[in-house]
Amino acid sequence: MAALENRPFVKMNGLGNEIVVLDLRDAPLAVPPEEARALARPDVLPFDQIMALYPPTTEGTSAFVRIINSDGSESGACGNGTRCIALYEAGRTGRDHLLFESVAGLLDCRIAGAAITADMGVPRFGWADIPLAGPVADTRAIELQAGPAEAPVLRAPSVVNVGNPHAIFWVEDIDAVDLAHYGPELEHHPIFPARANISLAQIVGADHIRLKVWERGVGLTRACGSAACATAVAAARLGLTGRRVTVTLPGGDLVIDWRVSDDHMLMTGPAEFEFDGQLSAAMLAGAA
Ligand SMILES: N[C@H](CCC[C@H](N)C(=O)O)C(=O)O
Repeated sequence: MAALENRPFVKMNGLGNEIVVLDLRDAPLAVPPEEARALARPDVLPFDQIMALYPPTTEGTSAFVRIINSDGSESGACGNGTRCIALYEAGRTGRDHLLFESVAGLLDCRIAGAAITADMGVPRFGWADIPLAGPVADTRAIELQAGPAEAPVLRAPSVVNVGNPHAIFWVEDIDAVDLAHYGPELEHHPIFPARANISLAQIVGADHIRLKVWERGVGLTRACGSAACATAVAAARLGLTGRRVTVTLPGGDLVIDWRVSDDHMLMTGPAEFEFDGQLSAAMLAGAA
């Protein structure tokens, strides 16, 4: 019998980033990667991330969350999924201020009407924090390129870790580059020993960025909250924008505020319930 058989699930999304919430607090068990991959099949329960909730280990927090990509790998951060679990837990408890733990630290979430704000913590810029394969003095622009060697299409990305690794390539027009083409080789480039989420970013103005993301362990998604945070701080570090920006993704807008007082990244955007149900043997069958 599949480990997850008969477990209830809630399908949600954050700006079209497809999220499955598995509340495992009553009877915790690890999500087998092969069962995650089986569920993610297009005709079963396609998702970008599973947000699996476990019993809290710190007083005052609602749950310890583990984040699983559709390829079964684990991530330290998921901005859109964090807003989803905040809305889920608010629905259960009636509270509008929720705290979660994750491998990357504490996630403080506040709900104000349709706007959910998650404190995504402090970004890290050291080469070993990203991580990169070797020392790099300035992570605002690293030596990496894609496309023909003599005429690279993408070059000199900024890199940052916001609980997960991100590389951001600055381009004139995000629609003029085929991210699905370059995403896989960049995600798996040996310079990124833990792989990386790959973004194309277009500066629209000092307070506005357009963004497309090739997610590690997933592929192209409608939105990626952690990439929006990573891009906002990388743009501010380069002086391309201020510290508060609207990030427009294919699925919609997020507002990122890189707070001056403590360098925390506050991400504000919506989340949505879609439907719920129970995982069946058939959904988990053929797991490989
Ligand atoms: N969708 C997520 C990002 C998942 C990150 C994951 N693809 C990884 O780092 O492995 C977000 O909204 O932040």
